[in-house]
Amino acid sequence: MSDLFKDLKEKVQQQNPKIVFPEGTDERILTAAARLAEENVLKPILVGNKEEITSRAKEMGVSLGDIELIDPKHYPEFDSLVASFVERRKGKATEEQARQILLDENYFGTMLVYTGKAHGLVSGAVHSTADTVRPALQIIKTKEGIKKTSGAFIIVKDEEKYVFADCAINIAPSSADLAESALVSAHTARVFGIDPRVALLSFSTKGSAKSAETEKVVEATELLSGMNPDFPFDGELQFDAAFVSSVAQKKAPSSPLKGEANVFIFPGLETGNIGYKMVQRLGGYEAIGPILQGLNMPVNDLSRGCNEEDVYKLALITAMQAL
Ligand SMILES: CC(C)(COP(=O)(O)OP(=O)(O)OC[C@H]1O[C@@H](n2cnc3c(N)ncnc32)[C@H](O)[C@@H]1OP(=O)(O)O)[C@@H](O)C(=O)NCCC(=O)NCCS
Ligand SMILES: CC(=O)OP(=O)(O)O
Repeated sequence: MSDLFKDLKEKVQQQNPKIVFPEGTDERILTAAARLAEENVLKPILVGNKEEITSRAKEMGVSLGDIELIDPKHYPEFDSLVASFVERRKGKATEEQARQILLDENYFGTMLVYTGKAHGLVSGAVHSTADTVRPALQIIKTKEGIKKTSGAFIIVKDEEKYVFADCAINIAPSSADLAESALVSAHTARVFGIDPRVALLSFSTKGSAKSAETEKVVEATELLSGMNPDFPFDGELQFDAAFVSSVAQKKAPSSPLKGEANVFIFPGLETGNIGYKMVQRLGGYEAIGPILQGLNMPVNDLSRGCNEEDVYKLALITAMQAL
């Protein structure tokens, strides 16, 4: 395990927060949760049918120890969760609708976080991103001053670390969305010990092509500049001009990044999602996330292609966000 996750583990262990896993019967979730509990790193809560969870764990030879299991159908405080949900949705759901909605494990788990019964949530090993994050967008919502949440990945190989965003949420971000995402991603980078150098990516470097797409990134860079960020940034840049010094010298000689960017803001979800998966699957980097940036409480998504180690590490990150 890299120093990043060793440090995270030490920090989290001291507080032992409660993290809810709505996909309690999934093999990868069960194994990671059992490991986190056994190592006393955090207290997992597994959501689902208790018999199904225990028999699945038995089949896999996983010991659940004293891990808390909650079945929404038999949760003694279900009525109180329903009332809180109706209140939070302010006229957007009736009590009858809320009773139905909260049987969905992601809505249920998110309400456990919202009502303080858990400190964070990790889901998405089975569910699509849309189904995983929608409850958080509706219930947890973004922090004051942040308009849109975005999904960042921590890209790691040995001691090399980068932040990629948005790879998960906003399908066609505006220039304002990109500027906000750049600012928030720089903050995320600092949390993970990265001194941010932020590149707003495009298929064009400094006007080498001109189109509505490139203009959007130019505008985003100007908007970011107007926010007076306290880190170096530049755009619009192709990935090589942002990452390879010799290419930066040719394509963007006056770029403050000098080809040494470590936070990469993608111009849209197509590039962001495809890009991170290529780096992960072709480049052999670990991609942990998507970490939902800018929410009031930690709720994080997984890729359905995740493995047990990804679940373990995203849970550590979630627990750290809850401290
Ligand atoms: C994120 C996503 C699910 C939201 O879509 P949606 O549910 O149709 O969103 P809606 O426009 O109906 O909004 C639902 C709620 O979420 C909020 N919301 C939507 N996008 C948001 C964002 N980026 N940040 C914060 N809140 C957001 C809305 O304000 C709304 O809140 P309200 O109900 O309290 O008014 C959608 O943009 C999506 O599918 N994104 C791509 C996900 C994906 O497949 N990624 C690739 C794999 S990682
Ligand atoms: C993050 C992501 O791409 O999720 P999935 O692979 O589940 O669509």
